[in-house]
Amino acid sequence: MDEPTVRVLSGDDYDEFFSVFTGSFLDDSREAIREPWRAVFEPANAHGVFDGREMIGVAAFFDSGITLPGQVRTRLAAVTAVGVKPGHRRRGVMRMLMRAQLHGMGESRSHPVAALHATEGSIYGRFGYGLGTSDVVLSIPRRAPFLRSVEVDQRRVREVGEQEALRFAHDLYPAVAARRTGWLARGPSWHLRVVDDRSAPKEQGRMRFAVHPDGYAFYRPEPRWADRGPDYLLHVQELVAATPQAYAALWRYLLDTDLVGEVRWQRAAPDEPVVDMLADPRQARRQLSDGLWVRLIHLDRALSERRYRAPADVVLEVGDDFCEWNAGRWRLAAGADGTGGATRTQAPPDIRLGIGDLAAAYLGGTTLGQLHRCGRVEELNPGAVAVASGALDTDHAPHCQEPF
Ligand SMILES: CC(=O)SCCNC(=O)CCNC(=O)[C@H](O)C(C)(C)COP(=O)(O)OP(=O)(O)OC[C@H]1O[C@@H](n2cnc3c(N)ncnc32)[C@H](O)[C@@H]1OP(=O)(O)O
Repeated sequence: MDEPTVRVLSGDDYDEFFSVFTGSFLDDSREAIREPWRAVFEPANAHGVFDGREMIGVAAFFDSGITLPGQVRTRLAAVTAVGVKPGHRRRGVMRMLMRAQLHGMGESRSHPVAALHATEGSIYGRFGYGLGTSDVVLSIPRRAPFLRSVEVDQRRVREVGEQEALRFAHDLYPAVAARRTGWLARGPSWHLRVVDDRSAPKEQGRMRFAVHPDGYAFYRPEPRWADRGPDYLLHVQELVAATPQAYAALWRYLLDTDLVGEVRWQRAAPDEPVVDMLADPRQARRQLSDGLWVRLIHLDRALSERRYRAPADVVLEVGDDFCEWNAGRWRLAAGADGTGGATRTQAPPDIRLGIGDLAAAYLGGTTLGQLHRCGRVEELNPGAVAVASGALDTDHAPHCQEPF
């Protein structure tokens, strides 16, 4: 066999790209999204690896934005559709794709940051990704009461059709997303990822759209019957609220829906406020899992784009084998006004860490202190980790509820 080759794709490659992608996931239901995705395919952001003329591996990203600590936004490469045909695996095809993709972004300086949702937690660390946010599978039983002190906006929650819901979400989402670290900017294809039913699990009904004047919830019911009566599972897909009172109203609406036994949100935030609204917080079951994996493409650019919670002046010695332009010593300096960034230095290092560890701390979801305690981050100057950790910390858990 000749050595495989890698190249950027063109529009004509779409069908083969899609077949390799869905084939690698062993998920035939995705065939249903072949046509809608054709219109939003960005070939210039997709790579394929070829064995002769046969496409054997793919990786893509779409151009997006993400809210960073300090309520600022940066450009994000939202990486998706990474797959290698069964039969061609463990021969370095994905490594070729990751190199082409990350080095392409590095050379063009197009995106300071990339992020993805991983199928398996052990894949992406070797490419310099760090676990930047966590998701929680949150389950709350029907009618679970709130504390009396919780203010619920009494204006009505209405069920509306998809088109009205999409228009409403389109108007409301940006202002809320701008305040929430980890939330994505939305381009024209967002509804395909968030509300398209075509590849939803068969046991779930179609998407429903509940709208309040200051928020909305998209959900799917799963009919279930138990000995004592209805015990439906209500799956939340997305919940967005501009005020705490609207948030409470939407949760009350979901929890009080007739026939429902349990409301479950597969991708809730680790610090979801509804848990603290409950009269008995033990009623909420929470299972933690990994959320966004984050990659700093150019660490100096990425670090200058976010804001900092406390002043800092520390020298980091960063290891990065995969995007070697990031490797070396950087002075991370942040001022009392929250601005900051990293510049090259020859000064002795205070902290030694890998690029993936810095990426994990970038959105504030993982602290450098945590990574120090487990032995991944080395403190060369006593107290330096606490200073850097305090600067990178955020006041709410970063989170991304959007699938991509
Ligand atoms: C954002 C997303 O789309 S996430 C989706 C990822 N895709 C999938 O899970 C679909 C099913 N799986 C696949 O298509 C393939 O197995 C892939 C894409 C995960 C890996 O492709 P391969 O070509 O086999 O990977 P490749 O041979 O380049 O391996 C690169 C490294 O990753 C490691 N690796 C590859 N797959 C896995 C895995 N599933 N779990 C753990 N490590 C893995 C390899 O051991 C290798 O490690 P090394 O460099 O330290 O020796």
